[in-house]
Amino acid sequence: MPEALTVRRLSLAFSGLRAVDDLSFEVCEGSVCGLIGPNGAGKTTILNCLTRIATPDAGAVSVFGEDLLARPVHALAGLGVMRTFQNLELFSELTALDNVAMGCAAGHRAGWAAELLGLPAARRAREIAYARAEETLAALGLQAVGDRVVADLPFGTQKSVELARALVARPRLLMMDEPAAGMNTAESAALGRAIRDLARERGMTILLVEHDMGLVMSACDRIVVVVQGRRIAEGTPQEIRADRQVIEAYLGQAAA
Ligand SMILES: Nc1ncnc2c1ncn2[C@@H]1O[C@H](COP(=O)(O)OP(=O)(O)OP(=O)(O)O)[C@@H](O)[C@H]1O
Repeated sequence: MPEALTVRRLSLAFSGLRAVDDLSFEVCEGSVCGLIGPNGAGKTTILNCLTRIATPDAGAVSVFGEDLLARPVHALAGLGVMRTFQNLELFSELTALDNVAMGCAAGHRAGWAAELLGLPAARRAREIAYARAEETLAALGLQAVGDRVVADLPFGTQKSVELARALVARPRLLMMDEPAAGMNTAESAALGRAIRDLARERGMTILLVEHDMGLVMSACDRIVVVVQGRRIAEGTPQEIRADRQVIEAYLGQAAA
């Protein structure tokens, strides 16, 4: 499979602290890649570099053959790149359906002027956005919560709504930052199945940052392990589970 994401010699320091240190890895199209490591290893900073929230000091990133760092932040959606956040970035006073519909690119296509004037094109775009939002919620088993205000939902369900909002834009590359945090075992297992299905059935490429090792080991095709911003191992879940350095640096404590 061709590479969906290629990271080459990426580095970023915060006042001397090397949060990302000469990091290279690649993710094949249609696969699920886990990015794991202890607290403070640099995982979120890596995602921030890959989504243009942070600017690396050095290195190159290409997404589907395009030089990502040469693109403005607002061009990421056009490249098919979406991200979910460790701390929820939902509008908590709006319903789940409203939040998901907002993630739909089709909803913005009519433009703000048409929206303000209530033109038919804007109404049509809105209808498409809401129909897709309903479909996406249903695909994640969330149809029952569409009309609920997000603030009233359990945290694990809010995380799934955030995933739905990313999926409604139909990304080709989805980066997820700790999607299972706050989920119970059943929710996390369902999330693992959903992630696998997205890759297998829709050909989506997924980069998964997660501490839930059950989810990582069951959902990922390959795993990259970072410690202090550096890659210490890369391989299949079986290889990573058996890697002495990974066990010493991370899995020992993750399993504890
Ligand atoms: N904006 C910032 N300014 C200064 N230091 C930062 C900043 N963001 C992150 N760091 C530091 O960079 C290092 C990597 O942090 P990061 O949040 O990327 O780790 P992480 O692997 O995502 O951790 P966790 O698993 O706890 O979420 C940490 O030492 C952190 O304190």
